[in-house]
Formats: sequence, structure tokens, C-alpha cells
Amino acid sequence: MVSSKRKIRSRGHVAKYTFDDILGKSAKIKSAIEKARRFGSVDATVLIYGETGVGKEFFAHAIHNVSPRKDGPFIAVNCAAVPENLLESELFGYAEGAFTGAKKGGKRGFFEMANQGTIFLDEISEMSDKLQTRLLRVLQEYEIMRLGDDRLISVDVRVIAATNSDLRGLVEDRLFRADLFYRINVLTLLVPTLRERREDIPVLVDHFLGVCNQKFQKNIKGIEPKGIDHFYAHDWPGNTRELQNIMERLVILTDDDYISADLVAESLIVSPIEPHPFSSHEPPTRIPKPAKAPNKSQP
Ligand SMILES: Nc1ncnc2c1ncn2[C@@H]1O[C@H](COP(=O)(O)OP(=O)(O)OP(=O)(O)O)[C@@H](O)[C@H]1O
Repeated sequence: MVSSKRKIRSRGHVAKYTFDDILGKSAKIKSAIEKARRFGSVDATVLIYGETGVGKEFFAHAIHNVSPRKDGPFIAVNCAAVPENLLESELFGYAEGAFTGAKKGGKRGFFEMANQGTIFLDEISEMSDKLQTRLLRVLQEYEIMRLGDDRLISVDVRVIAATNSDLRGLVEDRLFRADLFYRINVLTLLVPTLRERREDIPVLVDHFLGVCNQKFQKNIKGIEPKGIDHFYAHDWPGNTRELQNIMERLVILTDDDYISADLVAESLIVSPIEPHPFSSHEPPTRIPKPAKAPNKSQP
């Protein structure tokens, strides 16, 4: 089960995951699932908060899949993964001749491609001020204009956004548009961290063990009990993704029936998480701080 989010868009424009794929029996994850299910039936913008690797994209897929738009496209865009000028043309498309090398006949952007479906804007805090302004217009008018074009095109799209930043704090620091924040901060969901729901660790371990056994053609039966203790004691800054990566490493390195506690301890200490290639834990700095009267400009 490898997330497709490192690509600009989801493969095939289909939301693969449902609420059944979101594992865990803890009260925290159950309450997040229950809340997210309710969002399925309401056709409003959703903002998903949560640390890196908690499963925000999983939740976005699942919400789309219980919504009336479930037979429509699901387009996932990682706003931090693409340079600003490219992101603009990817999101809004372009007209023929819009720039050197623009395709004959122009190109549809993700908003047009997501028509009658859902667009998932991951790491929305990384959007430039200019793109935030354009997004606000889409959310107000449900119309887009391709780059280099002067025609408005109507789009019927539901936006689900996600962030691992404190968006309200970024607004206070004038690093995110207040008007956009209030427009998207309607239905909010906080996905709990793994350390807040440690009781879910065994079910996740079993799941990833099965996946990795299959992937690497092994038949490992489990982890020594002391190894599970190490898992419980760990802080999991990379959350479920970190657990997934560590299970992969443990399965690769184990040739016995059981993964040894020492190997678990070593894996957790030596290299606890894979670097997150596109997320920055630094506050975004590329949106200039206005001298006065911030966030008042009209889109
Ligand atoms: N509750 C869960 N049950 C099963 N797998 C999960 C769960 N939560 C996360 N995962 C796994 O963790 C990986 C990361 O999930 P996802 O990409 O949805 O996290 P994210 O919060 O969107 O991360 P980021 O903030 O880095 O974009 C997924 O590939 C998935 O395998």
C-alpha cells in the first residue's frame, strides 16, 4: 500500500481508499472516522488537519467515496511538490499559445478534470499568495480561467484541503490569507497522531506485516513481545507512515520466523523516519508579509 501522493495527482483519478482501509479501534480514530463520514453527505469544503503521515489523504479518499460525488473523479494535488508557476497551470490549465511550449489546443487543469468530483489540495499552506487568491475565487464563484485565456469556465468541484501546519497561526503571522482560511475552515477534521492512539499499534503492525510479507515473499509470523514494547514506547513523529516504513525495513532484514526485539530497537533509534520529501516543518516564508492592512485585498 504505497501512497500515490508523491506524484502530482492520483493514479487514474480514482479515490482508492475507503473508511474500511483506515485501521484502528481507538476512540480517537473512531471519532475521527465518524465525523468524516458525516462530511461525506455535506457538499462543503473540508479542511483536514494532522501531523505528517497520520492518514489525511486516506481520509480525503474515504470522504469522497461516501459522498454523492463518489463516481466522479478524485484528483490529489500536493501543493508543496510542484513549483508555483507549474502548479498554476496544472491547477487551472492553459490556453493555446499561453506561453512558449504551450500545447496546441491548450490544456485542462486539475479543477476542470475534477469536474463533478473532488479535488484534494494537500499541504495547502504551501500555496503562494497568488494561488491562494485564485483558489478563493474558485471557491466563491466556482469558475476558473485558464492561463492566457479570458473565458470563464464553470466547474462543479468539491475541495478537500489538508495541512500539517497551524493554519490559524499562519494567518495571524500573515503567511496565509485570512479570507481563504475562513472560506475553507468550515468542516474541519483533526486526524489523531499515532502516539495519541497507541492501542492501534498492534493492528497496524499486523496489517503492514501482511503487506510486507506479500511484497517481499516472506512468511514472518510476528514480532517478539519485547519488540512490541519498543513500538509502544516510541513517539512516532512520522506517525503511521513511519510505522509502515519501519515494518518494511524489519521485514527485509529478518530471515527468521519472528522479528527480534533488538532489531526493532535498532531500527527505531538509527533511522526513525524517512525524510518527508515535500513537507517543510519550517513556516512557509515565500509569501511576503504585507506592511499593513493584510489579507484585505480582493481576489
Ligand atoms: N489509519 C490508517 N490505517 C492504515 N494505514 C494508514 C492509516 N493512516 C495512515 N496510513 C498509512 O500511512 C501512509 C501515510 O498516509 P497519508 O499519506 O494519508 O498521510 P498524510 O497525513 O496525508 O501525510 P502527509 O502530511 O505527509 O501528506 C499511507 O500510505 C497509509 O499506508
